[in-house]
Amino acid sequence: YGSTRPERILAEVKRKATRGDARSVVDTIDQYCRHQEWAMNVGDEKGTILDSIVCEVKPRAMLELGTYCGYSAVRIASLLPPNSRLITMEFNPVFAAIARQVIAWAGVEDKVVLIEGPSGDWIPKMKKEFGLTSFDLVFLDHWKDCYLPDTKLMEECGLLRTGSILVADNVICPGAPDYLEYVRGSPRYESKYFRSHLEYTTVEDGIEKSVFLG
Ligand SMILES: O=C(NCCNC(=O)c1cc(-c2ccc(F)cc2)cc(O)c1O)c1cc(O)ncn1
Ligand SMILES: [Mg+2]
Repeated sequence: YGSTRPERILAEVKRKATRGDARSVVDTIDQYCRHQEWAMNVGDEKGTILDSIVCEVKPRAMLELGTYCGYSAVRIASLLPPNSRLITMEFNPVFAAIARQVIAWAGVEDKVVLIEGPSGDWIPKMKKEFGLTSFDLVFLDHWKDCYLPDTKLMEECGLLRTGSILVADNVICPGAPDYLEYVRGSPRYESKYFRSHLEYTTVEDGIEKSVFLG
């Protein structure tokens, strides 16, 4: 039996990263995925753009859709102010099991809540489940054809307030054309594109930052 890519990434983190040191976990994953085997983490280049937005917004309540191995959850959590919480949602139980261990190794488990299941089921329950009013910042990095329906669902469920910010990965590659058209065309959003590259490659990709205007 072979191991899975997420299992190999976790093994590399346990072998090379310093327990409790979020930066070393991030750097270890970037090194491995750049030089050993590619994986769909937001990566170092787009990660720097995400870092700057997290530091600018200083979110008290943040949501990530699409945890994968926990790379961006660790990256984000290491920048969150005290008493802030990142809720990260993963559909795939195999990914979620690995992400929990990566998050624990990085020592950020007290800032991260990982929930498993389909985003469409969870979004309508979040206010009640987590005593939330709204999210200050949402990072969309899950299935690209779910970006738009999940954004509309968050609007309908009152999870976005005036000034809430959506940050979407992969708007060029693999692409989320319907989402882009929506946030760029809607008077309810102020959108900005940050040109970059697909993680660990020279292929064009980018991040779209969209402010909800209410
Ligand atoms: O969310 C789930 N997958 C990850 C979504 N993310 C992506 O698909 C993704 C893909 C790419 C990508 C880019 C170029 C290429 F050639 C191949 C893949 C890059 C990225 O940066 C992503 O974020 C998922 C999985 C599953 O089995 N069940 C429920 N949900
Ligand atoms: Mg991505």
